[in-house]
Amino acid sequence: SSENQNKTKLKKISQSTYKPILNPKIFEENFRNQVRTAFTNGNVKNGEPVNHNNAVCSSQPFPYCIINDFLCLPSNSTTDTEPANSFLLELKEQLLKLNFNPKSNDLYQFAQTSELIGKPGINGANESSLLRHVVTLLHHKLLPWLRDTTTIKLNDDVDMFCAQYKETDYLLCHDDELENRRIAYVYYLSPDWSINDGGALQLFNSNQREYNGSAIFDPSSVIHEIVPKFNSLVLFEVCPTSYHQVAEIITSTKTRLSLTGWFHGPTEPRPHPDHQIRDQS
Ligand SMILES: O=C(O)CCC(=O)C(=O)O
Ligand SMILES: [Fe+2]
Repeated sequence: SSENQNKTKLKKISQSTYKPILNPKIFEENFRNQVRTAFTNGNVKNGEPVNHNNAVCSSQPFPYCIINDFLCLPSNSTTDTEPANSFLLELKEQLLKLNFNPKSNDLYQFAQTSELIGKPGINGANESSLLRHVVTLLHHKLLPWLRDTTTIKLNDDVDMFCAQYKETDYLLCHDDELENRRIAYVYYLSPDWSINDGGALQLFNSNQREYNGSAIFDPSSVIHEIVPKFNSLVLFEVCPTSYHQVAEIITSTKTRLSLTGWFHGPTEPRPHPDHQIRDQS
């Protein structure tokens, strides 16, 4: 039966040879140094994005980094790593079976699951064996890499949502600032996404002003656009200037699918005079 075939396929994919790992390129010292500079010194080549081995990082307009081919299959040769496409396409199918809640108001319109980590039995990573593997990679490989590379203090809390954006969906400008969120991640799972499909992750410049004696920042204009490329991971520091948005989806034939969430750690209380905080429930 097709159900049996499905089971056989899943079993095969979940054997160790088929399980993807983080792209080994991110562990190269050169790349780590670029990311560290972008996240700590606040200036990489005067803010020009630095390209290194299929990854881009910059401190402008705020510290961020894009890792293309984020997951790949381990291979015998250290220079040649295959993309983990069959795993990722199967993961995508498992994610699409989760329960998505439509979310909409004047700031956004898209659909999202409930929190996927740490709530077994509700919706969670438990429902997808492949997602469980990805969550393990985030906890055991990416989190230590982030601690080491960015020097940002992070605790063990990672949360995750799966989001779907279809034609006309969008998420307007916001900064992600909520207590304890330190680094945002977005992992894209829509094959063949192009700039013409809409849905770019747009990063804003900001202007500083005084408010009750402290400096606060307002978004001004989009200065960088990130195409949500299949199997790419975007990381950025959540900070008073981390203004970003998801441009409206233009394509009627594709769904923009992503796994998104935050690495947590201690944050300073900050003034928030007129920012609306989006509820994540
Ligand atoms: O999907 C993206 O590119 C960004 C999503 C985002 O900013 C959020 O969910 O807070
Ligand atoms: Fe965001």
